[in-house]
Amino acid sequence: MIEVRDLVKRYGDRNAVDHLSFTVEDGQIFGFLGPNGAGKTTTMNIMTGYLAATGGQVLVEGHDILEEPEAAKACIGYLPELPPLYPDMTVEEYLAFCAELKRIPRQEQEEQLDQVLALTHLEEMSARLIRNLSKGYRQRVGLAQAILGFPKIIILDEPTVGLDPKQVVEIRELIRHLSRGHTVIISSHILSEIRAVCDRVLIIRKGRFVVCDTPDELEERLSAGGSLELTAKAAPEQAEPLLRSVQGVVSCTLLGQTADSARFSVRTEGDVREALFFAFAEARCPLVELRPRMASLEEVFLDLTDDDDEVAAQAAALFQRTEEKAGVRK
Ligand SMILES: Nc1ncnc2c1ncn2[C@@H]1O[C@H](COP(=O)(O)OP(=O)(O)OP(=O)(O)O)[C@@H](O)[C@H]1O
Repeated sequence: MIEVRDLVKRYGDRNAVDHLSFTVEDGQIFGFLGPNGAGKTTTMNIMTGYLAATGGQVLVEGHDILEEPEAAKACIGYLPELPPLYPDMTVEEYLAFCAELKRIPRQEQEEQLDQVLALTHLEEMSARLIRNLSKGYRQRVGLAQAILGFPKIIILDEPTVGLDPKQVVEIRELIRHLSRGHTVIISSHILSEIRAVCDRVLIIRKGRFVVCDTPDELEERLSAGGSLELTAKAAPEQAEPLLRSVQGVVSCTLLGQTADSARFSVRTEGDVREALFFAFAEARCPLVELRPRMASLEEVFLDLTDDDDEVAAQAAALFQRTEEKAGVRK
């Protein structure tokens, strides 16, 4: 288990991580999701003891990463965003070197190397120089060193960045396989990536906690907040202020337009269909289509992590209310 408590990392007057708290339970595949610059790498570097925090605490299996770094680090295998590979070593030489660094007992090293090479499907590449490997294979070497020693917790920072679709699928399968005996934490700025493999998702924005739940729960709770799709016989410039004037409309996005109509996706709080009907009728803009729709997790994520503080705050407030209504505990 990893517990992150009130973590802060400040660079100058800027908080890269801003009072972040969360817990990763044993056996989970835990997704750490946020747009570029949200603070994922910084948090992971602190969790793995590569970077000191400005404030807060990280407990790895009960060991404080600052006070008992050796005990804490022994529980973790880490694949950083840019794994420090040595291009002039062969795969096997590099992994043997990592096994030494990890102080794996000599008599266990050979067997572990074989196991790790098999798990990452690197057996045929073991005698190759790392410099001659493709990006996908290099990533596997990075993964192999993270797995060596079979630590309880494996942390992977953007493990599929730069890989082709086939390699992405292979790495995902490997992550699923690993999760059978380990806790896996993966960071990504791509929602579909996280959704495909994770049991639980933490969304962060500007270094702060936004939400944490299962992907299905996130989707369900958000869709309960209400979302509509509507088409009005009006120009977008006329329809948008009308939409925004209706109480309960949280946000709206233009989906498309023709010569005489505009189609919007509208996020709402509560049922606003009647109010919309009358607002558009009074303005003599016929509503030609109005239907509820489920918010996709992608939309939820984009709204919650929008660069505009107001949009993100509105989405978070809506989420909070939905959460209260559903009686969901954090
Ligand atoms: N050494 C540093 N000095 C100053 N600012 C930094 C440093 N490292 C990171 N930052 C800033 O801290 C914030 C968080 O960066 P971080 O790399 O943790 O984000 P991220 O979520 O991992 O983003 P990405 O997906 O792009 O890797 C960013 O605004 C970044 O510019």
